[in-house]
Parts: sequence; structure tokens; C-alpha cells
Amino acid sequence: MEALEVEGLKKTYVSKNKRVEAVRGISFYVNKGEVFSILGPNGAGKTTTIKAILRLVIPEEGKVHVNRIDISKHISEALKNLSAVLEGNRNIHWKMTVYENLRYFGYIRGLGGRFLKRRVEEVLEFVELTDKRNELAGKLSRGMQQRLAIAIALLPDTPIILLDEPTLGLDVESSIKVREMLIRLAKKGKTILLSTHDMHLVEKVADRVLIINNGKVIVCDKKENLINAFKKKAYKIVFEGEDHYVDLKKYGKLYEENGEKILEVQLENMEELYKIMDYFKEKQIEIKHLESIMINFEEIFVNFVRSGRQ
Ligand SMILES: Nc1ncnc2c1ncn2[C@@H]1O[C@H](COP(=O)(O)OP(=O)(O)OP(=O)(O)O)[C@@H](O)[C@H]1O
Repeated sequence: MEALEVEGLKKTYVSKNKRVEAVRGISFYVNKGEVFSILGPNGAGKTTTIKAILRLVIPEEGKVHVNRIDISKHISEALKNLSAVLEGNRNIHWKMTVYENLRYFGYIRGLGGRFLKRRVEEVLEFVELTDKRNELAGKLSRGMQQRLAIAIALLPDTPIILLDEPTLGLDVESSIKVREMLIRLAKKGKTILLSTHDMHLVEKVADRVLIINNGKVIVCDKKENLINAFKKKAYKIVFEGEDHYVDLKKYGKLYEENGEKILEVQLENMEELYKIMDYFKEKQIEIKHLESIMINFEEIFVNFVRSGRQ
């Protein structure tokens, strides 16, 4: 069942002498309990899409349903299901402590009394900031500020959480912490929509991926399918042979590993593989084994964006 449905979203920013078609007809859905990632280069329209879902920008076309509720018609009802961590840490009060921030934003979301008190402790523990509760938010590291922003979003315990670039500008350790947090949230059954261009994050947490460029969808599929689409086309050929093998360089990357000679190739189709195998035969170089290899998600992304540039 879909937790989020986005249909035909269009948003054009118009200023005095400029029109930017930021989102040009984007549609997708996010299933309940799924981690769905929007991936795209700078300016692709990721932030605009997330803001349009939250009605922070009003799209000129398109529909957004949150748990089957049309957000343009029943905004407060729909928003009860959503919380968001937007880009940057602007939604934190620098001069308040961690604890005061959580109380303050809890009140804003309509929480109070014993429930809020308990929730504050729970989220503090979840983001591992319990021992920083009395520190001023402005004095925290960037990674901790991001965790505080996530804690604030978690307070109302909504079923759907949107995150825009949650690891942007964070050091490796903090990025890993955020990544682990998202995995824990997914395990709790939360529906997560995140925008990012952090490939590691996508590789580790996403179930399905939507790749967009210039405000349009290039592809939307399960992460595994996207990986497999290219995995089949990348091969590692382990071979034996003394002479001639330097010529193989023209086919791909040639190297030695643990005393084995390896040729790594990326191919458009099987014909190309057969051609290479014929060449091995002709030169009497023995192939010991051949395996399809995984190319990393970054390469997959670049391949899709290149092939589908709109
Ligand atoms: N308020 C605005 N007024 C005018 N143009 C805007 C506005 N906000 C975004 N844009 C433009 O719309 C396009 C899409 O921007 P958006 O922020 O949605 O992309 P993004 O994929 O989130 O990129 P980034 O990763 O750089 O944030 C860009 O060309 C951007 O310059």
C-alpha cells in the first residue's frame, strides 16, 4: 500500500527576468515501510519535489496524496502523517540547548505534558544526544546539529519521514551515524523518503531509487535492479598467459592481483564479450574464470544520467 503518491508534479519558479522549470512532471509512489531515495545532480529538482510534497512550495500542476489524503484539500490532516528534515540546520535555535529545542519544537507540533517529556527522552536516546542535552545547539558539531534536527523531526512519531540531503556537509563518521539511524527507523517500520547525492547512503539504505535530472524522471526501480542492470555488463576475466596479454589493454583495465592476471571490462552487449573471448582464443591465452562484477552505485548513477539526459 502506498504511503505517498506523487502524480504529475510541476513547479516553475518565476522571478522578474527568469523562469526556472525546476520540476517538469514528476510522478512516483512510496510504499509503506519503504526507504525511497531521490537521487539527482545539483539543481535536478530534488528539494523542490520534497518541498512540494510538504506544500512549502505550491506546484502549478500535480497531486500529492499522503496515506490516501489529498494534501491540497486536507493539509492539516495530511501533515499529521509527515515530518521532515530539510536541508541545512536552519530549523534549530542556536541559542537554546538541545533539550530546550526539543521542548520548543514539540510544543509547536502540538505535543505537551508527560507525552512530550517522554518523547524528548526517547528521541534523545535514539540520536545519541542524551549527554549533550544541556549544550547550546550553536556549540554542537555539525553532525550533532543534524542529529538534533532529526530528533526534532522524530518527536511527533509520524509514520512518514522526509529528509532532504541528510548527510550533506557531514564528516564520514557523522554520515555513518545518520545512515545507521535511518536503518533503525526503517526497521521500526517508518516510511522514509530521502533526497541525496550521497551514493553510499543510497547503497546502504534505499529499497527503491528514483533518479531525476533537469526536473524529469530518468528511472525509478528497486536498487537491486538498477545495480543488476549494469552488473551484468561488467566482467572480470581471470586468465593465464605469458605473452601478448598486454594487448588486452585495449579492452579494459588490466592488472594483477594475488598473482592472478585480470582484465576488467564494461560492455554494452554480449557480442562484445564474445569478441574478447575470441581474441583470447586466437592468442591462446587461457581464461581461468569469468565473473560478472558489481560496479559501484556512483557509476550506475552516472551511466543513467548520461543515457537519459533530458
Ligand atoms: N526559490 C527559487 N527561485 C528560483 N529558482 C529556484 C528556487 N529554488 C530552486 N530554484 C531552481 O530550481 C532548480 C531546481 O532546484 P532544487 O533545489 O529543487 O534542486 P536540487 O536537486 O535539490 O539541487 P541541490 O542539490 O543543488 O539542492 C535549480 O535550477 C534551482 O536553481
